[in-house]
Amino acid sequence: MSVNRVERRPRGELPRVLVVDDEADIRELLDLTLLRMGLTADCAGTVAEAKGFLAAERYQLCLTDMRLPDGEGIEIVRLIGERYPETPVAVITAFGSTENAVAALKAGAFDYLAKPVALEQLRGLVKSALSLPQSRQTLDAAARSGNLLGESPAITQVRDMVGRLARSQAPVYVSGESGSGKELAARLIHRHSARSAAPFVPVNCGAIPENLMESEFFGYRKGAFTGADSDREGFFHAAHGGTLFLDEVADLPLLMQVKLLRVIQEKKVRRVGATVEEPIDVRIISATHRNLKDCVDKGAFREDLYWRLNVIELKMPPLRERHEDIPLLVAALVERIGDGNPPRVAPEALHALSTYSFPGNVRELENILERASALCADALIRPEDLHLAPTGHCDEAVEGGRRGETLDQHMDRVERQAILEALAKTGFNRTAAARLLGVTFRSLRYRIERLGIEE
Ligand SMILES: Nc1ncnc2c1ncn2[C@@H]1O[C@H](COP(=O)(O)OP(=O)(O)OP(=O)(O)O)[C@@H](O)[C@H]1O
Repeated sequence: MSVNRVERRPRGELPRVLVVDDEADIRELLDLTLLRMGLTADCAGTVAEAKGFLAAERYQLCLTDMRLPDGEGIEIVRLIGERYPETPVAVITAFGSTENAVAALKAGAFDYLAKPVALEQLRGLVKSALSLPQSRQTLDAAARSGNLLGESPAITQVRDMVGRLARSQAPVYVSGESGSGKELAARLIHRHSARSAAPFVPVNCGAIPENLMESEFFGYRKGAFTGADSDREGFFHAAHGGTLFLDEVADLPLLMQVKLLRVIQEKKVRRVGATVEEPIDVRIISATHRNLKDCVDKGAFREDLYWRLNVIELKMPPLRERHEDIPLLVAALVERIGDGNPPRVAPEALHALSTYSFPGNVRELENILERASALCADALIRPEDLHLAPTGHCDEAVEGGRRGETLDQHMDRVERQAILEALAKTGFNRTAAARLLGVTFRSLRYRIERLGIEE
């Protein structure tokens, strides 16, 4: 097969795919497979030819090899990202070249295929790419309706990134403080991705007892252990075709991290008690409020798994860095809480919220408003209804320092602030706050009493 423009077939409204590969037999294989799927393909053998096709046509998908005679496939990925962002592009990488695949995903590739190309995988990839919504414009509106609210530059950037990530199959690591919207962002990525018809399965990795982890994640066969009286599917099976959201991923024990890495690499799962592995197609989005890189440095998280999960990082900004969004969030949350009959918010209360540091982020704002709505008089939320932790104000937090107090007073103030922040973060749940602070429940209770903290 020659690789010039003459090769283009006449086509009606068939979806078009641009194939870029310098090997004639691979071009032919791809061309034929796409034709059988009811698609039409243009084939290019070089970066220059691909550029020519792209300038002349709109494509529903581009499949490109990574090594081309006059350049790298990644150039095409970048060019498409800049000039033709509606076209998903997938790269074909040499066998075992994970780094290339990761580089392409980071540069904006939708997905990758490893050589030798497995036709089943190719068909799956093509179907996913063609089921993507054609316009990215729709996502911003959709993200707003999905409640990722805010007009600040920081949250606008997050929405934009969510839009781009929804058009990719890359693993995403969502970082950010507790309550900053990590799960909300992960749900949005899934909802606007080619996987949206399949389930989004959220898993709190910190909440599963260690001895049950393997069977919960991978399922088990009847008779695998006492009590296994029938076959059961795990989280991976439940998320097949969809997205598995690994929340608090830093809490996974090391042994489980090894098993997870294997599943991600092999794209296969073996149930507990089974002899064969089953192929599994799952996109992984992970998150933790901790600094995952720190966990790697301390040896608590495997570096190889870290790089597998953190192909692209989405950073959720803390609420205190986007104070301008508070009025909008307050209005939307009060409306939701009030369910048709929302209380009003006094300007002084809004001012108090606008200068508060929100250690528990949007979740804390929700809790504060829910409590205030229930307790306020005359359906008007006043500053005293908010019960803001007094030391949680920004100016005070920034000021820090000793201010002429004795060492004991200083220590008490620091302790008090840490406790108040932990209580606020956990919606005043003492057990959870104690866990967050790394002290026992009894120790926390004693400190609360000693410092005269009122909840
Ligand atoms: N930008 C936002 N607009 C509206 N609501 C938001 C926004 N961000 C977060 N929320 C709301 O705040 C709450 C906490 O969000 P979410 O559970 O996504 O946070 P998280 O970062 O995953 O928390 P954690 O670290 O504790 O798991 C949810 O009820 C969510 O709907």
